[in-house]
Amino acid sequence: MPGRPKLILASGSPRRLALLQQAGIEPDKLVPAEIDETPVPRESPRKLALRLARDKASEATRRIRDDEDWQGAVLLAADTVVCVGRRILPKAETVDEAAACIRLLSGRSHRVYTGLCLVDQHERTRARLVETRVRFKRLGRDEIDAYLASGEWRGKAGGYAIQGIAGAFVVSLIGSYTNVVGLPLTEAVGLIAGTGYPVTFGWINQT
Ligand SMILES: Cc1cn([C@H]2C[C@H](O)[C@@H](COP(=O)(O)OP(=O)(O)OP(=O)(O)O)O2)c(=O)[nH]c1=O
Repeated sequence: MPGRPKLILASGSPRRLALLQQAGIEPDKLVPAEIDETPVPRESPRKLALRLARDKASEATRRIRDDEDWQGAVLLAADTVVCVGRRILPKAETVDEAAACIRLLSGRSHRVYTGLCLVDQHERTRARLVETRVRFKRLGRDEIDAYLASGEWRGKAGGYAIQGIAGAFVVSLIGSYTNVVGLPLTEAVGLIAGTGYPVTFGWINQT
């Protein structure tokens, strides 16, 4: 469409890209941000998710600012944090981390926060925080072992992916499902639409 702003997704997450595409929005460019995601001492999960979304947005903007792709573009970044109370669960990279997460989540409620940060054509930023409450059934040892063997937890906040096998662990969910997968679509599409980007354009003739 002529004249529409370009959309840059500051993410290397295939889930975030797939969610945007599901909503009929095709980013023009992917610029994954590389930042330190370590929480600062006593940082709350909400503050962490928002801070990391802002950090990802500013790091990606800094890298792309001198490219011609940045002219008239808008950029979106996100960060997802899973927590039990104030305890922040890691993005599981080892089976031991994933095992600790899954054992903790078994039979309990937890919260998932995604921070969103949008940088518009004038380099103004807008941020949102979205919360979802998820309850897991109590998991047996065999289920936990089989889940760990599946490897689906790798690179996922809280050591699980609701869009896979772990969807069968969820007894209840209050709030946005897409938030748990990594990009709350209502809020992300709203932020993008607020820049003048024609979000409904991609809906025409979608099957
Ligand atoms: C809880 C949960 C998380 N996740 C994923 C979403 C995110 O990709 C990841 C959380 O890590 P993030 O640091 O939010 O994102 P990322 O490093 O994967 O990608 P990028 O920073 O480049 O955008 O966990 C799921 O896919 N399903 C789930 O159910």
